[in-house]
Amino acid sequence: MFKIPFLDLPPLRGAAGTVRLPGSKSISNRVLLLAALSEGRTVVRDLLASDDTAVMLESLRTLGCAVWREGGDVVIDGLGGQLRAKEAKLFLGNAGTAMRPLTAALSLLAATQGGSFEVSGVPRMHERPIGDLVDALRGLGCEIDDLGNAGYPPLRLRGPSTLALDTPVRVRGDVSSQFLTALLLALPLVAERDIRIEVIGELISKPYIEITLALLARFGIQVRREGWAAFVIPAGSRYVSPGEVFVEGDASSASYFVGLGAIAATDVPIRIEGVGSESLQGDVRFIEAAAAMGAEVKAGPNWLEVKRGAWPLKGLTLDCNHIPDAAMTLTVMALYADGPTTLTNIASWRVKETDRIAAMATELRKLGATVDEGPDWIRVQPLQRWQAAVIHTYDDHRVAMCFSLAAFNGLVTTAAKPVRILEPHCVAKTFPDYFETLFGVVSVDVADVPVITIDGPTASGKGTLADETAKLLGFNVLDSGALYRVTGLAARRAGLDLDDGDAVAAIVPTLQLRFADGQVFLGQEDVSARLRAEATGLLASQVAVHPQVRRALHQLQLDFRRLPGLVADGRDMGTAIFPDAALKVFLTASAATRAERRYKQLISKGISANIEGLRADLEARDERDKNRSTSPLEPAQDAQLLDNSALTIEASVDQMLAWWQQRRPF
Ligand SMILES: Nc1ncnc2c1ncn2[C@@H]1O[C@H](COP(=O)(O)OP(=O)(O)O)[C@@H](O)[C@H]1O
Ligand SMILES: Nc1ccn([C@H]2C[C@H](O)[C@@H](COP(=O)(O)OP(=O)(O)O)O2)c(=O)n1
Repeated sequence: MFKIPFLDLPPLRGAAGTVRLPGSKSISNRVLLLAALSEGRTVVRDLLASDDTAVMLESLRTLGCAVWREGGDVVIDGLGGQLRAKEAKLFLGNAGTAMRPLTAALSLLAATQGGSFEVSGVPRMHERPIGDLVDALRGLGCEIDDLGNAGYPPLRLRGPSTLALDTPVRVRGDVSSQFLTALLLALPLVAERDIRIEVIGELISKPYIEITLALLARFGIQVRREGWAAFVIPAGSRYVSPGEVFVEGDASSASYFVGLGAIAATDVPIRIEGVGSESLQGDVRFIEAAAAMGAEVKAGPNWLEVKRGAWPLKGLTLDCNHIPDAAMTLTVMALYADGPTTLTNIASWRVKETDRIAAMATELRKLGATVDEGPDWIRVQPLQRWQAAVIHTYDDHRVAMCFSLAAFNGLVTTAAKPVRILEPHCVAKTFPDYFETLFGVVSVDVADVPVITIDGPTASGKGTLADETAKLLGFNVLDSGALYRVTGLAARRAGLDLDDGDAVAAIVPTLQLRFADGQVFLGQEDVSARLRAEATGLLASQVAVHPQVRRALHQLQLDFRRLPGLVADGRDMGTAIFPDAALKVFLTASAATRAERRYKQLISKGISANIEGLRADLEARDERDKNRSTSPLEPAQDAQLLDNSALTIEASVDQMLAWWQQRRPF
């Protein structure tokens, strides 16, 4: 996951390949609750690992449910409808799929078994209405206290109290279908007689109710229904664990890759594994909308393949009641269409993680788009004159994921623009590795992938500055010195004459190098510590003088230029390897300062050192690096000079980021 303040997406040019979707959020949280209410053990496979499932799991533990992991599975020993904890405070983040059903289940359990439970969330959760559900539960006889604004969390659910189950439970269906889902999931707890639920108003998001009914059936509860107007939970209903449940891939998450295929898979399709024609989730019908916009879609039982069909895409007008979450993706696809796209019946967008109609309209306009909106609709015009934009994401995973598709603007304009996504970690709600997955199936012009170079003498702080800068930008790191160090080490081990450039260069293609989690492996051996030794630095400096060796390592270094960007440190990053780098920094510090830093660094690692010896070594190394004929150590003409002798690491990083920001079009 990119846990950084912003992620810059360079212009993306194409897409192909296979993605495996994380589990569905809606199914995951329903299954967890049903497993917890059931008798017996349930093994949940392919559960979504995300913020919203984490709060549900934590709540179930707090309520006394035994929950543990076995490999990739989550195992739950259900409560069998019996409360083990009678008092608890549950923090549910921004997870509507946890807040609504837990409110219903705990209200009923408190009423029948006694207890007091507080449910709360993040500030936005306290702005998301729950009054219709609370009213329905109070109508049944549940005791619910508003702890904040009436009709919104936080709430206290307490009991015992007497339930009146002989009259139908009435709930509004036109604000959120989650209220009905919550009642359907919870009322079997108290179904000593038939319980009838009547829906007031037009039920929205009906496919989510289908998921609820299908999962209830998996857990032994056969709800009888009268169309979408009334549902009856039969007397004597009991949750029974099915033993094992597989969670489907998230169909709403599929929409970004369906959109991706429609926009950018011109040759090989994007294959999406985890959802397909047999999916329970209504959002799988997003493929019909995408096809109407021109996508070529093939579907198997649990896979989809999507390619570009019509181009530009075709604008459309669509009632999106059946695909409320996935439909957001259409608003960004609409930018690539031949005419306006109008989405209607989307009032529920206004009470989601954020007011999604307002959010999408505001952010689309930042790209230059013309957007109109009403209480329950949005209209987006195709975009010709794209602007580089900073996209605010409102702590809403879907906003972040949708706008990644704006990075393909180079397919419709000559001057392609990057897109900045603020707080990209908000995708953790449903798809923590969304951007990594996206980067795995898109293509770029390598020249569009931004590079920052940091060159300078030994112990000036290049590695430290490169790592810190890369961490803040989410970029990859190239420690080019490590390549020379490995080469020097391998040449020495092979008994080569280090002055024989041809012989040393010849071993480069045979090196089995692997970089993983900041470690360097040569074959099976972790050589990281060995590489950092001063003696290896001297070997590196010796082999680095040979043009043959430098040529042999050239492509290896270029290969590090991958999405979303690269920070490269060394001696010739800005002059020879990445001459087109957007920011080049030449980092220096006085010899005395550098010797002292290296000394402290070695001592702190328990390696004995002598400061005069270190200074002599580093000055010798500086001499050789500066005076060699190929790619000597020198600042690139367009490099920023930074002498950090008197600067802290933080101050140096701040200076880097300030220079970087000056070079960005935002
Ligand atoms: N600006 C700075 N101020 C103080 N110490 C620094 C600074 N930059 C780096 N250091 C320290 O100096 C040592 C050498 O830095 P390093 O990044 O390994 O240098 P290089 O990669 O240039 O050889 C490290 O222990 C690091 O923490
Ligand atoms: N791009 C590079 C990187 C390193 N080298 C050579 C020259 C250096 O003395 C050695 C070791 O580099 P490295 O960056 O690991 O060394 P320091 O951390 O600065 O001590 O490799 C080079 O010639 N070109």
